Amino acid sequence: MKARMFRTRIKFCGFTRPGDVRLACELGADAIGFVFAESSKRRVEAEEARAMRQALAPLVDAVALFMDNPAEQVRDVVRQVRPSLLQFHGDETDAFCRSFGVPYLKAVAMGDAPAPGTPGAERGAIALHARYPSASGFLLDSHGAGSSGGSGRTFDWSRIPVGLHKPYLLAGGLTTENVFDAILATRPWGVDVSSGIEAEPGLKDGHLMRRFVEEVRRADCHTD
Ligand SMILES: O=C(O)c1ccccc1N[C@@H]1O[C@H](COP(=O)(O)O)[C@@H](O)[C@H]1O
Repeated sequence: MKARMFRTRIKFCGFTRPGDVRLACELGADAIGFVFAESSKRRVEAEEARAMRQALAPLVDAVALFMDNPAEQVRDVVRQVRPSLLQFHGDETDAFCRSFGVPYLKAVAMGDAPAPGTPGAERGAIALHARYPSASGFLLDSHGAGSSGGSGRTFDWSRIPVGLHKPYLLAGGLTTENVFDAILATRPWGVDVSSGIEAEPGLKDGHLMRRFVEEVRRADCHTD
């Protein structure tokens, strides 16, 4: 009969406009994501992200998202944007991810069932901890290994690895309609959303951001 003892953290991802960043902070986002993955419709240049970073309120994290970007690009973003967290969606190794001296989240592709022996197949808790010992946590997203995220699709939450002892963020197709149920079903450390708070790719909708935060808070206050 108890409500949760902590609040679910909220990461809003894929910003392209400083005004949206300012509003997201006012509404209660804990982290704001900037996408540097080559294939993304929300991709921004380091200079644009740097301007948006200046719109961040205190105590809100700036997260830089990559997918198999060259090390030189990651270094350039770290130098110009000063993110507090990195997020890697590709086949990056632990050594690569930690080499920038910034804490990182490793995204895990939960969208398909890869062949045994491929990197995506190693999704069990023990394998993930062994493969990414330096990760601050994991981000479980709906894309398949090798494909881009931010698709607005959910994945089968029953496939979340049992026994993860690092914090994890639930991502993939979360919306104002399903985030309440998603939190009660999976009890994540945090939730991450892009498409579900957008009018179109990269353009955030203030009403949807507000409703999303309200739904997360409603889940946190829910008693079983
Ligand atoms: O947002 C993108 O364009 C993107 C590109 C490449 C890898 C990851 C990407 N986004 C991440 O996916 C989650 C979930 O997105 P959605 O809510 O399903 O649209 C998003 O929050 C980013 O972390």
